[in-house]
Amino acid sequence: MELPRRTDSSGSIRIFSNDEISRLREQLVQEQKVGSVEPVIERQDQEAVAQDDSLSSQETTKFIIIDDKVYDVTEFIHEHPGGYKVLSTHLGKDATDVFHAMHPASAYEVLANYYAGDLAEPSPTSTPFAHRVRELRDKLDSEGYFQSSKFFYFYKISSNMVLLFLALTILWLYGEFTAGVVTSACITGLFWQQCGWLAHDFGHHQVFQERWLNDVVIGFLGDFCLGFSLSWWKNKHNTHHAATNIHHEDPDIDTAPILFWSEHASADYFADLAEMAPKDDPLTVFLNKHVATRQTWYYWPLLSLARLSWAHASLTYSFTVGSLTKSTLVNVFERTCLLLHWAWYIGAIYSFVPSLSNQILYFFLSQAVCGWALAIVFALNHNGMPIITQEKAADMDFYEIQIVTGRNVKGGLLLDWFMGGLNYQIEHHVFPNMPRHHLKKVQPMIQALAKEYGISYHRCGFWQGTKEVLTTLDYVQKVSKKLVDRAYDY
Ligand code: HEM
Repeated sequence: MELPRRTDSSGSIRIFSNDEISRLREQLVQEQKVGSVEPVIERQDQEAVAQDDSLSSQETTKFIIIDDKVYDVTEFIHEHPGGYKVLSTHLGKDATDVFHAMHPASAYEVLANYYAGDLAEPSPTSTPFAHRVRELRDKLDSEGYFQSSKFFYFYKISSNMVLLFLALTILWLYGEFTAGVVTSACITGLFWQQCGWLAHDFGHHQVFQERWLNDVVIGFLGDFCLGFSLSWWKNKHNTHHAATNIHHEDPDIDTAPILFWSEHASADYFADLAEMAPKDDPLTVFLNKHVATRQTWYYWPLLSLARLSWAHASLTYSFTVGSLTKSTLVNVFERTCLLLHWAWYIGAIYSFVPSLSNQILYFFLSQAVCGWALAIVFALNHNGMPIITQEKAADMDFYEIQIVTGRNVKGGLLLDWFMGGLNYQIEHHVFPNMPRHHLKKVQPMIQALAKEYGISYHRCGFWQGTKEVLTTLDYVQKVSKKLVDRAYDY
């Protein structure tokens, strides 16, 4: 799509030289290093910026590049309907493909308001490979690959609701027997997991063109049925998509000190330990020496707590931060759906399960099954795949990052169901708003393109993928152990 341009009063278009882009970028890097919320601008830079009224002179210029045009988002970033966090992953960078991947046509009109000028030279991350993926995207779009089958989603939602009906009926009829409680808890856990995958598709606007319609369905499936906040999820998950497996940027791998997914994460955490060690209290010493260096031991039990932790984060986010769009209506809708979730869930346990021990069993087992079922899939999607430093990511195009950091999982219909279509993780990341029922057909096209350009494309079985995840945890815990030993035994 040809993006509209604005000119200044003399009718000329501002051209940004490489030096100017580097200078603006350096300011942004400095601001991020200081971690300042308030802008950091050197006096001479302020003057330089003030001379140009097409760029904001109030604070460090926050800009992004799309299709070789520069956009000043200094003020807009606080109003961005997708939230501050996701946009901040691309400040000072080329955001062409991530922008095209995540926005409907209406966003292009908004974009025009922030046009500041053109690049003097084409962006280096607009590689021949990126051009080929863009061509493929346009072709698939014209062939209807971005249109969803409403029948497919109707079938998926209704068949999933049957699971809830089954779980509650079993609890109602056999809630006094432990076997009934166990069966019902397992089905509830799987029902939630499937709600998660469905809410995910609506969250990426795969199903409807209208954002509000997708949001209403997420309110039902995500907030009411599953207990996860749509705004919390979008903020975290969209940032993960924008900066997949990028160290310091992707929230999904930012799990230290509970789990370390790379030597970078381990080094960040343990590198300063040598200076701090003498001052450490006995509990910290114990945790560092005996817990953080044994992550493979507690990995599986830990996953059972994942759902509880995300449900807690959802409530906290919704009731403190609130809706991404800052809309009061969305806030009320979301908070009501979340509270109703806990009402029906606790109400069902209380009404159908007479004994306290079985009530506790149902609660923890349903939480654990859902935690495992979600987290196993998340781990297969990206863990144990390359983690990229910010410096390296700056030289890679968006599509290349999406391909090298994702893992596709081979399998049949059961796996498709269990993984909610995320077994085509790579294709999902290249085209996040493509409905999941098209991904299987697109998979060989992306694989062939990756092969043509020598880009690593990984596809393996379920057990092989799980083994790779565990091997990575093991490798990183050995790195952690070396750093910890060095700190305490010197
Ligand atoms: C000047 C630049 C940008 C403009 C004008 C802009 C504009 C918008 C608009 C209008 C929407 C709402 C779309 C809708 O109603 O469905 C939106 C949503 C979104 N934007 Fe941007 N955007 C910009 C940059 C970015 C960048 C660089 C990223 C990613 C790195 C991003 C990620 C998102 C995401 C993930 C959403 C969806 C949020 C949701 O589903 O609730 N945006 N943006």
